[in-house]
Amino acid sequence: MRKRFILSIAILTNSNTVQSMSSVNNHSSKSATEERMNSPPAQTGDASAGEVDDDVVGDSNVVGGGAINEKPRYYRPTDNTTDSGSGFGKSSFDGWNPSSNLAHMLHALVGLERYPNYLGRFQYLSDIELLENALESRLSDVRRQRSEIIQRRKGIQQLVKRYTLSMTEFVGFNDDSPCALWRDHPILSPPQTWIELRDKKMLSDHAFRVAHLSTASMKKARNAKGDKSTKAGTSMSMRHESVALHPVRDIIDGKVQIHLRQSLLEEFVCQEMFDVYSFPLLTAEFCSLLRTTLRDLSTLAESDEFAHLQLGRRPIDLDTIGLGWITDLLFHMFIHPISRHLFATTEKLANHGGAVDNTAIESRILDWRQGYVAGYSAKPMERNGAQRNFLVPHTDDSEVTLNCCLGEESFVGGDVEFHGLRGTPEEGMLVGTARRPNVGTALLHSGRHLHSVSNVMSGDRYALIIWSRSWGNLRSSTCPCCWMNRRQDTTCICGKRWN
Ligand SMILES: O=C(O)CCC(=O)C(=O)O
Ligand SMILES: [Fe+2]
Repeated sequence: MRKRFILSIAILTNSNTVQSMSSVNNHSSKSATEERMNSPPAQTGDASAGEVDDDVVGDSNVVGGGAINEKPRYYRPTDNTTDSGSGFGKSSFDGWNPSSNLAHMLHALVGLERYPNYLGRFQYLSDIELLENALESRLSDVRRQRSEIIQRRKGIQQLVKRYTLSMTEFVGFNDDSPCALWRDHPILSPPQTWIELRDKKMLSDHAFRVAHLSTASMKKARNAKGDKSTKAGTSMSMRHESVALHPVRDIIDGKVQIHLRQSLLEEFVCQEMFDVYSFPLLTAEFCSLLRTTLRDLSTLAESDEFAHLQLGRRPIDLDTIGLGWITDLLFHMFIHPISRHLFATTEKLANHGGAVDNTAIESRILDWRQGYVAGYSAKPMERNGAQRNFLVPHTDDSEVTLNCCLGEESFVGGDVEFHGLRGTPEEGMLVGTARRPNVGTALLHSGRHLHSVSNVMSGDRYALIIWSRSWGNLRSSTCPCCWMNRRQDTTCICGKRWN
């Protein structure tokens, strides 16, 4: 039975008591009452686990070997006998080596920020030179990646242009900007209005209704008031009302914020297990179109002209192929407004350490997004657009991740397994499994909830993944280490008291 949940309860759950397996298909999740017994997540001040890069995992014939970002990764709790760091005492007389030791580099950056004559304390000029070399090497990484990205994006745009021109259903375009690539496509062009969005049959009926009703009701309220709002009464209500007056294009562009109605959300979102929610987001037709398009692009990318781009050999980034509007729409319409409620406490997506207050609601808590499609197959080397057959346990570089099943209909395996939130006692333990959801159903979870994808045994599996971050809030007052371990104290070196 599908389980509804009460938003105010959902944000107070704790993984301590949710150890059972859960399935998206049969919705055998814990009841709201069981969840209510739980206390807030553990606050942690102590890192007890980490990701290390030195173990090659999986089949090395597969791009990435099951690893994320083509980088082998293996999650294991730290044990005292293993040196998971690198370089301490390796090259410098006094043990200082910022090139190979990330902690040294971070100390140096903080030192330079905090002390006027930080380097004056160093005994050896050669140690300062080591720092210079380390920083220069990072800078050259940045420059190299930047110019590679420029080249790659240009190449991919050429490829997409070739693809769209080859299609008969819609005519071409005149300018070269990424979003113009799909301008005349009946479905993959960005919608301007609610009617266009509805006619594309992109969102599930339920998702469209939740978003549209939320905004339409605001418009109605505005008309009923005869538009007599005074300046003093602004903030919340004015902002609410203004949303409905704007076309979908303004929402995609982030010019207005959507505030989903809580009563509609409670029917829409289902809690699958601790910290993992699901809702019917996209239609099967849209998923199929996206899948087929990406596979066609990957096939074209195998031709000699485009092979160097390796498109489809890595998860395909929607911005790069000119479909970033899909990411924007889902981010502004669903991820941001839903996350404000669900992750206010566990992910510190509210100000003042947890409570959802009005200030937090009004501020843009998540302000960055990246959307891509990951492809899996039992035989990834033989399938265009499939990169792997499984994915190792990892956390995402995101506050909140959306994972929407794009199908196909018939793959076997490929469950998403959750292994606990970082910084809680459950970290590293299997806390639940989201079995193959319906095509178009999205999971929403904390990026720092360890997760993996089990082996795809047969068929092809595609997932639309959107990572979202909070640069303006969470990440501006938390160092990467506190962030990674979800320490929710105010004494982090990047916190306000130090600035
Ligand atoms: O394919 C999936 O379901 C998960 C992918 C994922 O976790 C990731 O790309 O970070
Ligand atoms: Fe992930």
